[in-house]
Amino acid sequence: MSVPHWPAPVAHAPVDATVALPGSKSMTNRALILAALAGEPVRVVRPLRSRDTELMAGALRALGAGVRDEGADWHVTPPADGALAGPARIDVGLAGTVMRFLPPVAALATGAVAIDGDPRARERPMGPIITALRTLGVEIDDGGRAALPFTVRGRGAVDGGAVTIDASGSSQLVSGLLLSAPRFAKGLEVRHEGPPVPSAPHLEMTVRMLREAGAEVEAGEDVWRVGPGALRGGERVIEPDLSNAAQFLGAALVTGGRVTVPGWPGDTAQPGDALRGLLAAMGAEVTLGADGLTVRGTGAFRGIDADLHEVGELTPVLAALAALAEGPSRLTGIAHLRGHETDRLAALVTELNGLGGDVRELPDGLEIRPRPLRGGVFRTYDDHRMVMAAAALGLAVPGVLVENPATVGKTMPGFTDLWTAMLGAA
Ligand SMILES: O=C(O)C1=C[C@@H](OP(=O)(O)O)[C@@H](O)[C@H](O)C1
Ligand SMILES: C=C(OP(=O)(O)O)C(=O)O
Repeated sequence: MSVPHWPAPVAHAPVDATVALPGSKSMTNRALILAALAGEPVRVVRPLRSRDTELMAGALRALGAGVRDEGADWHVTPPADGALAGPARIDVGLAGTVMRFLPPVAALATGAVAIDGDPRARERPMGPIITALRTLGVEIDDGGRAALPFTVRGRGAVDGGAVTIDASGSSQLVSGLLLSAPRFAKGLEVRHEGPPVPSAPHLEMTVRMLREAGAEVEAGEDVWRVGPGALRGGERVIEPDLSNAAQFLGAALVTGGRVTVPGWPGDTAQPGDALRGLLAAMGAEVTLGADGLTVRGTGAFRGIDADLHEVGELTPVLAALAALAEGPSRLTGIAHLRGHETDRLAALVTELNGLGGDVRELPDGLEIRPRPLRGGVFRTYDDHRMVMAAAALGLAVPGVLVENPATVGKTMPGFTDLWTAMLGAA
């Protein structure tokens, strides 16, 4: 059955809104893994409820952890004596966090754990984590593909030790190994060798959340060490998803209005925090105060030259904003986005140019020259952030029809309602 396109609403006046955002995908899925591996129950406070996090909860339940609703929170009970067990079939959907964080957990379980996902999941980089787990003595049947689908045949324990991997394709390859490492008998040293690892804040998030759960972690230049030891229970409070704030805050810039996101943390490892500097560079007035982060349009709307290597997931929305700005932009350091939910560089070039834009793909990014855009269908390639990017464009371009808007449910099922409510407040 074909789903109708979503006509992205035009802003007929400057937005003036306060938008409370759901929890961070990256923090929720880390908290769930660390809780399932802990020695005591954990309450995950204000988790994100979305496709990616429900898939993670389902995967951990399939291995014997209890994950149950307690109001808006999740109460996680690790299996008795930490004894995770298959056999199980795990669906990772298109979630990078599930496909990279779950296999090391499966290695700690007993029995065959078959892991697969959406067709595109089979194309996302997985080889380095499969090789690393094998180096640590874990048996994996991947039919020689070095990709999904594969089966992990865990023995209930992993010795641990040292591995070297090339994580230039995704920081999640390192995070996945580190998150399970406290349960490895000897802990783990992970060393990266290769072109630079992207998404440094996400690695910092992994280190911080491991420490918060009681793990001993040392982080150096391209080397991380996690000591063996029990992870503790208690409460893990999830921050609002700051990357998912991009299009809402961007709306203030596009319309010359004001948007406040309450609960913006003063000290965070989320890459979305970089929006403060990036939107200011594009001309917004940005203030962080007790009521949250407020972005105001000032009338200036400049293009930017930005290296987004550390904050790649902000690219689709920033590219949409750049297409509406007064001057050209260069977004670089993001070659690895070709391995995301879709090839994001190709998708952005195709869809922005399809509306009359002038976007050129660079070896490691995008060059965007603003031009008057026209309405038309904006394809989203099963990529939640393409829906968010299209919504930002639609503020200023009448007739943007967003294909398969439900795909935004990967990280934000309530997106179109929140978006409409923000505009309704204008
Ligand atoms: O660890 C995480 O939670 C994430 C790391 C990043 O992945 P890459 O390093 O593959 O870009 C980011 O893009 C993704 O949305 C979430
Ligand atoms: C790259 C992203 O997701 P994933 O966790 O699937 O890698 C993203 O959310 O932009």
